Parts: sequence; structure tokens; C-alpha cells
Amino acid sequence: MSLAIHQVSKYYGKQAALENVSFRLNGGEIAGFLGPNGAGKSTLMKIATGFLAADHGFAEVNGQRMNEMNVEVRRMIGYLPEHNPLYPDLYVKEYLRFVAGMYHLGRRTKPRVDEMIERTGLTHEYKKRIGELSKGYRQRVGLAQALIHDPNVLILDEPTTGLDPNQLEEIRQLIREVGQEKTVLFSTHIMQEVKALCQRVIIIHQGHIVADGTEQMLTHDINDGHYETIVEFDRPVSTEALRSIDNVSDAKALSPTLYHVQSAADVRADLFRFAVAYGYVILTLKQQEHSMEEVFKELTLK
Ligand SMILES: Nc1ncnc2c1ncn2[C@@H]1O[C@H](COP(=O)(O)OP(=O)(O)OP(=O)(O)O)[C@@H](O)[C@H]1O
Repeated sequence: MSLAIHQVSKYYGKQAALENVSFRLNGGEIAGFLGPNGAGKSTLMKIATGFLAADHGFAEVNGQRMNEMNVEVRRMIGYLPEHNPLYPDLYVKEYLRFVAGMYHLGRRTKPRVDEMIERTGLTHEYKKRIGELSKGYRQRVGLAQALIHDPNVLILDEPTTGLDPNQLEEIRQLIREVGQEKTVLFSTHIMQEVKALCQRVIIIHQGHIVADGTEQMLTHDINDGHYETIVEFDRPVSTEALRSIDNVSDAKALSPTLYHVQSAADVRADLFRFAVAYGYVILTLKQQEHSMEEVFKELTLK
């Protein structure tokens, strides 16, 4: 169960939407795909799902090369496009049966349609026409059609846009569950979503991948060997004494017992040993971390 993007480039006229993009996702991995507007996320997702041809490079699903004509490989992939195109005149069940028919589910159609209606929380709305549904429920229908043929790889283009906070949490929970057994790539502009769902974060900017790793790796990378720690003792400590700790470059008092320590390495253990050696009690010890928002800005505002 894998999705591999091999040196993909795509041009719209002279404009490069993607240039030499590569990454690989393995089974059971949920990856958040981030990037500013126009960065190339939807274009890459369309190429990965076989809806658009790359000018160079290719996508591979479970080791098989994706192309528009290869029905077998397209069957391994579920796709929720950005604007979630649906047929407003069809009833929810009717539409899901239609999609199941396209995948030739045959006798599995009825149980799969019923299961998808339940899993995506459509039980109270499935008797309506799609055009009568609210945006959040339409989004659920989009997810149900993406999952109906039980694909190995799921590609979701901004699946939670426009959902209310309750719906947001339910859809995230569904993505979490699906991600335990499938490979999921989803795009979003919501940073908390990345924190809540992803083991892996891929950031694209102007058609190039500018970061790929775990959230911890990315937030750590922009620290660039510069650490900031907040430490609180039970009584005042001299800042001179704190500055004498290995790797500490500066220490400032924020209050009589609270200090801001700058260092070239993680000095939390050293601060602890210092406290023990001199009989202080540490009440607070916290390394300041850069947030995903800061990482995103740092990498995409250039
Ligand atoms: N059909 C098209 N014809 C011409 N240019 C296009 C077309 N589709 C996309 N582009 C351009 O390619 C670039 C990448 O667009 P894309 O939709 O992939 O970005 P995105 O990261 O999904 O953006 P957003 O977050 O706004 O949805 C943009 O500059 C866009 O204007």
C-alpha cells in the first residue's frame, strides 16, 4: 500500500505548477499536504489520481504506474476533489449506488453503500437529494464516494473546508480511522488539523517541495541550533550561574524566579542537574517550540 510521486513536473502554458516533485507515502501513513494558494497541491493530487497527466515524471500506486487509461490502478485510489463535484438531482443512496456501479461492485454494492452511509454519518440525511444537503453533508457524500470501493490510497483535497466544529471533529475521526489501514494524503490550510491527524507533513511552495518530515522534525529544523527554554526555580538564581552552564549563551530573569535561557543545544537535562547540584527545586521547565504556522511562514513567504 503506497503512493510514490516520481519527479513530477506540470506546466500550464509557460507557468510551472509543479517542478520535479517527488515523495513516497507508505501504508498506514496520513500525510498533510500544505502550501499557500496556488502552490500546486490540487494539480499534484489530480496527477496522483490519474485525472491529469504530468508533463514529466509519474505517480505510482502500490508499485503500479498511474495513467488515465489504467482502470486497475485507478481502482486502488479514492479521491475527493477540491470542489467535490456531485450530482445535485440524485438522492444520496442513488448517487452512491451509481459510483459503486462504476467500480463494478456488483453484489457488494448494497452492503458497501449502507456501510458508507453509516461511517460517514449520513444516516439521517441519505433520503435527501444531494442538492438539498448542507455543505458539510455534501462533503460527507464526497468522502463516501471516495471510500466506497475500499481503495488502498485515499487522496482528499481540502476535505474539511466549510465544516462546523462538530462536523470537523467527526470527519477528522473518520480520516484517522481510515488512515490506520490506508495511505492518506490530504491537503488543508488548517494547521491544527495537521497536528491532530498527521504523522507526516509535506509543504509545497511555488511547485517545489520545501519540507517533508514529521511535525517535530520540521519545527525542530527551523530552530537551527538555537534553543530557548523557560525555567522557574523555587527561589532566585543568579543569571551568571545559569550562563556558566555548558551551551548556554544567555539567561535573562523574567521575574525573580523565572528565567529565559538561550542555548546552542537542548539544556533541559543540564538545568535539572544544576538545580540538583545547588539544592534548587525546578517548578517549571519548558522548551519553547516553533509552531507549524511559523514553519509554514518561514518556508513559504520567501
Ligand atoms: N487549468 C489550469 N489552467 C491554467 N493554470 C492553472 C490551471 N489549474 C491550475 N493552474 C495554476 O497552477 C498553479 C497551481 O494551482 P493549484 O490549483 O494546483 O494550487 P493549490 O495549491 O491547489 O491552490 P489552492 O490552495 O488555492 O487550492 C496556480 O498558479 C494556478 O493558477
